Amino acid sequence: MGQDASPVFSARGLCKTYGSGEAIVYALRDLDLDIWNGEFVVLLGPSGSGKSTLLNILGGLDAPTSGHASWRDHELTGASEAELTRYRREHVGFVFQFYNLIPSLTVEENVELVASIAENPMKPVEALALVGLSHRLRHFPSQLSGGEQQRVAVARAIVKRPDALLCDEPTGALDVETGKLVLAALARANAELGATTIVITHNSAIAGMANRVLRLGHGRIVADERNTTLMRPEELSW
Ligand SMILES: Nc1ncnc2c1ncn2[C@@H]1O[C@H](COP(=O)(O)OP(=O)(O)OP(=O)(O)O)[C@@H](O)[C@H]1O
Repeated sequence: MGQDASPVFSARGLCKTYGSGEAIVYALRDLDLDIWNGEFVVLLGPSGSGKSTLLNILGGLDAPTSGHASWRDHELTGASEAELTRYRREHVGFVFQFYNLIPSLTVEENVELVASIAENPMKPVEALALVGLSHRLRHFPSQLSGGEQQRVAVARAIVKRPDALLCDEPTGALDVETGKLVLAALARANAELGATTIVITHNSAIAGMANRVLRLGHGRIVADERNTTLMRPEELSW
């Protein structure tokens, strides 16, 4: 893991509220955070604690109500829609709980779609090899298991060689063994591409494979811990 002098993601006084007056909901409350290059961060916390809101702001999908968030020397807060679109396209790979593959395209074509608009992509077959799916290139999503479809989604996220890989409940819909294969694909992308990786999960067992574990509670970071020994995804149990 690299430790540059400055963080890749930085947040200061981040607040996100919905509604107003007595009905106001605080999704994030005055949150400060630094994430360093190449880290594999697991973000834990109860439902409603602000995990997705934080990830979406760091990924340029959402804007805070107040405070600042930046990626390297790019201020994300206050950036125009066009700037955020470019930031997402050039620098960020997303993986969500549901895979959102295009059913009428093959596995390879789904990944090619993103490669075709990226600046310096790897070949789709390389990305699919990284997630262990070299043998399913010509299949359609409906011919794959949920875990295989999620690994296609990981390949689609990494084919552009993103600087950051942001994952919201990537194993939420999967059984244990399949979930571990997806986690192994994420760990490999983090190690081999150096993509700074943030994974939201409700499953605290996954924290064992992270360099760093952040816990959110009521819109704040309530614990920030580093693991000295890392478990491999296949060693995790839940
Ligand atoms: N569009 C919205 N309108 C109103 N309230 C919202 C909206 N989006 C999020 N919230 C509220 O903000 C808070 C934080 O939501 P967020 O989705 O970030 O939590 P989370 O920790 O990711 O939850 P979960 O684990 O259930 O996905 C919650 O109380 C949620 O109800």
